Amino acid sequence: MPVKLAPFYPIVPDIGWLERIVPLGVKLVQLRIKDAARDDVIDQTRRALAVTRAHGCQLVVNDYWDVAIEAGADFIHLGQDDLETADLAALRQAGVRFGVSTHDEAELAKALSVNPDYVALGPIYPTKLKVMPWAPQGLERIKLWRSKIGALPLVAIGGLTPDRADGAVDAGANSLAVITDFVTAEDANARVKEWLAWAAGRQN
Ligand SMILES: Cc1ncc(COP(=O)(O)OP(=O)(O)O)c(N)n1
Ligand SMILES: Cc1nc(C(=O)O)sc1CCOP(=O)(O)O
Ligand SMILES: [Mg+2]
Repeated sequence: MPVKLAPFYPIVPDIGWLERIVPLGVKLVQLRIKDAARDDVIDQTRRALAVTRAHGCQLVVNDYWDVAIEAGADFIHLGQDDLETADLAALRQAGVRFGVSTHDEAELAKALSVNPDYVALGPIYPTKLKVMPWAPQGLERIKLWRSKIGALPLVAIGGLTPDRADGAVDAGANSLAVITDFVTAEDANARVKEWLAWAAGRQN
């Protein structure tokens, strides 16, 4: 039975952001810490688990698969590089589900070969967050991915905004992963609430 993902999937760079937005009603959140000492990652992840548990929100840890197991997170998000080092059997044994990034058909084949709990496709639109070698995929690629992965949950990521949200879901995405749109908003809480109102109308 495929997992059900909330339509709005915010990604935050640290525990401060997570503690700020989860109480607003977020039901699925990724903690994506870059450039921090391991002890700090462990500490932030433990705190993230406490906050998400208190608010009925699922926690996705990015990259640090062993920290996800140790903390008891719901999911780990793995890029194609992360797949080389993560112990997938240990994740399964611990009940930590995993999602895998894909950007082209070879990566999709690799992802499907490890039976992920979701597949992410990006960047759908241009993103300012990180330099990527892939051109924006566009909505047609979401449709193609949907036709290739059957009922497996599909996460769309990259340059998503509330204006673009219906298009991505109508094309076949189950959940939209978002960073820049709300992190750089003049009123980030208001923007997250706007996304949550949209998600309430798109609950799948
Ligand atoms: C939902 C989601 N999709 C894609 C990514 C990107 O993962 P990755 O390619 O491993 O890159 P980093 O985020 O680790 O820089 C993601 N984190 N989440
Ligand atoms: C971290 C990341 N990974 C991507 C991928 O395509 O794998 S796109 C991306 C950045 C997405 O963030 P924003 O909402 O800020 O554009
Ligand atoms: Mg990664």
